[in-house]
Amino acid sequence: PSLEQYKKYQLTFGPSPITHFPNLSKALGGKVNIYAKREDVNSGLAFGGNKLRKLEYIVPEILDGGYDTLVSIGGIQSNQTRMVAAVAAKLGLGCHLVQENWVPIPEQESLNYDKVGNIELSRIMGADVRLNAAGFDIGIRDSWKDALKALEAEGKKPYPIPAGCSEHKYGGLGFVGFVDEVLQQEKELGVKFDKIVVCAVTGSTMAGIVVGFAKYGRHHDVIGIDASFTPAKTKQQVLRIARSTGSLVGLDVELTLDDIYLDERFAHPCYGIPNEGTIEAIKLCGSTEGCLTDPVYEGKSMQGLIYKVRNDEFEKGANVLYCHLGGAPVLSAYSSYF
Ligand SMILES: Cc1ncc(COP(=O)(O)O)c(CNC2(C(=O)O)CC2)c1O
Repeated sequence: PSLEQYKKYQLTFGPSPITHFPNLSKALGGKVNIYAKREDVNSGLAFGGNKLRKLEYIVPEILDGGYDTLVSIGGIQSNQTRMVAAVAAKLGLGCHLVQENWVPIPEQESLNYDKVGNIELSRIMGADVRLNAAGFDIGIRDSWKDALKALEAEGKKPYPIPAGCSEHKYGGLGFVGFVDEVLQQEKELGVKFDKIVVCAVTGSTMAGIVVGFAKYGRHHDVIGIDASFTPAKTKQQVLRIARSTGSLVGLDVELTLDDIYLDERFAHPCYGIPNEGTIEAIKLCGSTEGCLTDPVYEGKSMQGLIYKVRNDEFEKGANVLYCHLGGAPVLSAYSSYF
């Protein structure tokens, strides 16, 4: 089996660009060369992001199966649900979003947090947005299962898309293809990336990247930065998805937990709340490269990248590829931090 045998529905512009970050590299002492693969600008659908790349391998089953309503789940400011809303709009399907209380909303954000950013965009795109009091967990949720049952009771044919698309059987395929693009772009750029830095929460982004690089024996160069603050669960989920994705594409490498490197140092104080280093990282990347990252996900992986460079955790002169997975639309829900 190989990736090519799976049907794909184009939601992105095609290969996402890799941009060089010379100013950020210089600001960090010129010790490494930082590049970024830009899933944050990978599509014209609602500001893009990593979930669209995953959904490209999920949409064919939705269309072939005659489903009429997409059902997904996330926190109040989820990027996942925003991208599912955009895909539903584009495909002319209904959309029912369960948005749970995954983040302890800061007092100074409480008036705005469920009105701006991603949830505002989902409402504009016509999704039926349902707030739910349940707290954070990357696993399968009762609220989501109840929504599916209710829609079936109404005679709808709902299609379930789990958090981050990650527990979906095809959830890892998109990022196997991501690696094929990187290998092609290495040839075009004349650069070989020594390390790849990627944020992980529900895990299928990192899982797909590990599988893609494992085909070339380079999976130990993949560094996950945990943003879930439940790293043991995320690490297990990355491994489980990597193994199942590997079997879908005929990977002949037996992956173990030792093959999943997940850095737990930057997720504090909890999922969805930035720490001081996160805010500094967002400002440094923004002010040196005009590139925006967010306090929930990419700001923490950018923080991890910056910390590792400053502490000489990369070889001198290394080419480091930062995976920018999107997320900037959430910034308006965190204005008090800036
Ligand atoms: C911008 C951004 N960057 C990284 C990630 C982490 O990706 P994984 O969930 O595949 O590990 C998300 C996910 N977001 C979730 C969401 O509900 O938006 C699935 C958690 C993300 O949105």
